[in-house]
Amino acid sequence: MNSTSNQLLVIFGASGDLTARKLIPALYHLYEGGHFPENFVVLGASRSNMSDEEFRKKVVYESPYLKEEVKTKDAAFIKKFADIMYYQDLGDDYDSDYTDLKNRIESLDKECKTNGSFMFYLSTPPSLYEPIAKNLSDQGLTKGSGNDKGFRRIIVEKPFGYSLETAQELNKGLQKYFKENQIFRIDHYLGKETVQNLLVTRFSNSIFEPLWNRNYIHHVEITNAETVGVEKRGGYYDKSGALRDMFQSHLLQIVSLIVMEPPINSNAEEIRNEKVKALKSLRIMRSEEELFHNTMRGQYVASSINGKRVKGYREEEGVDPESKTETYAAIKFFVDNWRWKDTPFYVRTAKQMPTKVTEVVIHFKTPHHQVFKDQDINNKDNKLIIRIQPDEGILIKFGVKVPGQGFQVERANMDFYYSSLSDSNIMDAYERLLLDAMQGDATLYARADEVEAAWAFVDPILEYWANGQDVNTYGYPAGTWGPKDSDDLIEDSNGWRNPGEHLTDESGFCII
Ligand SMILES: NC(=O)C1=CN([C@@H]2O[C@H](COP(=O)(O)OP(=O)(O)OC[C@H]3O[C@@H](n4cnc5c(N)ncnc54)[C@H](OP(=O)(O)O)[C@@H]3O)[C@@H](O)[C@H]2O)C=CC1
Ligand SMILES: O=C1O[C@H](COP(=O)(O)O)[C@@H](O)[C@H](O)[C@H]1O
Repeated sequence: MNSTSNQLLVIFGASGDLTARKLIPALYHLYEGGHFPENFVVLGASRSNMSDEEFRKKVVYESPYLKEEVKTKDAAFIKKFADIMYYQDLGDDYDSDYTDLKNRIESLDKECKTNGSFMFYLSTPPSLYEPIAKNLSDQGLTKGSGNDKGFRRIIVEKPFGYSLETAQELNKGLQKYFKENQIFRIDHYLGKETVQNLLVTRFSNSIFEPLWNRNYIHHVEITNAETVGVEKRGGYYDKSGALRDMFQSHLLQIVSLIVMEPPINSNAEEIRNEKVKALKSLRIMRSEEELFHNTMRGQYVASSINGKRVKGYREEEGVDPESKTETYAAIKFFVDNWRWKDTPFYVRTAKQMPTKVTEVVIHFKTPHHQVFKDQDINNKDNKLIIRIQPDEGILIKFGVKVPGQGFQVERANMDFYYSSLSDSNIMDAYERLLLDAMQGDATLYARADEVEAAWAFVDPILEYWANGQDVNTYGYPAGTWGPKDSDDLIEDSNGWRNPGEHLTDESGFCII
């Protein structure tokens, strides 16, 4: 296990939602699990005016996200955690003089013996990433000694860019002030235990890898479904949409782990080299015809679930009432390499679906000679289903004989649940990622070229959806499995695998 050296974590945007909802609870759980080094300090920084005590109150004592912990744990234990939190007001904007911040960092470093090791977490609007990096550099805060005593690292939140061009600009902007090995680009899906398990399932077993190619796999299907709508993030989401928000980042990361070749070893660079190669081998769709046949976007419309009216996307706060932004995106694509040639990949992501689920389904080819004639033709292929969330686990579907005369074949399940492991305490993604960054391990962070390769694939789809001819946005009632026509995209007689029930009786067909 890696060790965590003494350090000071500066969180920019410390008055915001992500800090309170994800970062501080993740830090609390690391503290509770005994993962902090001897000396560890958190310095929150943003424009809001707060004292250290007010910051502690906001993110610990009165935080709705640590309510249970504060209520049930020993008060001295909570105080010890809260006491590592400090706060620095940045003045009117993030572009002003950082001398006060620098002085505060240096005095805390001295007082708390954090060895000149600083990690900067940028939990602000993305437009501030580069200005903050520049200001840190102007104050001489970006160059440490490079080793455990005196490192400098920067973590940046998503979204990383809005297109290939903006992602490239952002990479260049950050790399002016930090070396690539100091930059940690968060993709919280990589922090999920079951996403990491894709690597272990593939590369620690000899039973899957020989079959993991075009000769045995018919197609690959990935679903990411959420039951929530855009909640309070309508303003951000309407400019982003499902393709930028989920597909470009989280889903293409999952794709890269399915597609990649075995790395030489489990070092960050070796794994990331293979992931980049995988992303670069996705066939970029360029013609309108390809884009028309292989992509589909949809938007949830008002419906009624259990007698309760659910808002349509265009009624959400911050959303343009005539918005065409997709809350559903489904893409079919191919991977141009030796392993995957002509094997279709189908990936979809959506909000306001009947159930929350993220899963990868590997559909194996049917046996080339049918010995048992009365095998149900719709259900004869083997499937490997990797459940990323919830009910994390792996399910294999295979044929067994129905007891009795003849050879009737039925599908049986071999089902593994993570929760059945004796030590099944799954770390939250932010917890895992923060701990890795604290230890300088970038394996689960996206590298510059990875992010750019993902944007290169997505850009033409975005361009087509924005300006192409005959591009429809299909409506689907909130609480259903997406536009009715979405099954036409997938060449499986059963359509998409919908692991749950439709919640409404409403039809999913309309063009909006
Ligand atoms: N919240 C979430 O669930 C997720 C968030 N993210 C990303 O994390 C980052 C932070 O998100 P989140 O905490 O939700 O955002 P918030 O708007 O809640 O917080 C951002 C913080 O940045 C500061 N800020 C500085 N300048 C501005 C500005 N011009 N406009 C708005 N805020 C400003 C604000 O603090 P002050 O005014 O005090 O300076 C605010 O507290 C974003 O990049 C977001 O995309 C990613 C995934 C999920
Ligand atoms: O990054 C994001 O992820 C969440 C979904 O995350 P999950 O861990 O709950 O699957 C999504 O709701 C949000 O729109 C997106 O920005």
